[in-house]
Amino acid sequence: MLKVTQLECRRGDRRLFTDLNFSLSAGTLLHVRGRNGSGKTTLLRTLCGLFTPEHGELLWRGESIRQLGDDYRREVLYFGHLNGIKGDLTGIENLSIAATLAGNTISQSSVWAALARIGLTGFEDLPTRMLSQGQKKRVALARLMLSTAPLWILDEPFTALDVDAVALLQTLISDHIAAGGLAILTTHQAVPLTSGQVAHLDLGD
Ligand SMILES: Nc1ncnc2c1ncn2[C@@H]1O[C@H](COP(=O)(O)OP(=O)(O)OP(=O)(O)O)[C@@H](O)[C@H]1O
Repeated sequence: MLKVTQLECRRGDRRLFTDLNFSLSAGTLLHVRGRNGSGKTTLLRTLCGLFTPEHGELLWRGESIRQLGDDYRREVLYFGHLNGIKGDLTGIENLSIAATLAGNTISQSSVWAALARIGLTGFEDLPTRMLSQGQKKRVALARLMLSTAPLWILDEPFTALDVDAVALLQTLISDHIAAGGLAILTTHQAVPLTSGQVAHLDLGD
């Protein structure tokens, strides 16, 4: 589904990686590993089409992601360091808007149910700036339950989560992979999956 060939990325004068090649089929989790500054976030942003590589080709279902443009972006759920949630909006509003922007039609009841499953019952109507760091992250993670995107790109999704939330996120990722989805993630924690294939990519030396 996703094929990367001869990928090279630079930041300023630094070449982060070069001649990176891999392909991922449906039902696979790719765990990108590497020390701080090795280029993991840069790679993930490149795979989303948010950062332009120096060299290389990125194919989604055999077509260039650049040419696919919005058709590709609709297939991707990106979870970056900043969580992508707006502090002035409630959890309900954040999730509803994120779904609309992704082109999904979702019911209000499914949004409430997602927040309940992620452990935020009673916090649905508060502006998210009033939530703790872990609770904000939970709001952002509830997007995974409402998304139909086949490709999840998750940058350090486990950070700031407590044990229960980590377990729930592992379940969500496992279910996504088992259903034939793809996930690419960075984490410094072990990521046991109950189903599907796990591949590893090591950046840096
Ligand atoms: N906007 C930027 N402008 C210039 N250099 C940048 C920029 N963003 C990142 N870099 C540099 O690119 C390198 C790789 O950064 P990146 O965030 O991709 O690493 P990472 O592997 O995700 O690190 P970490 O594990 O600390 O999150 C770093 O040396 C960083 O200083």
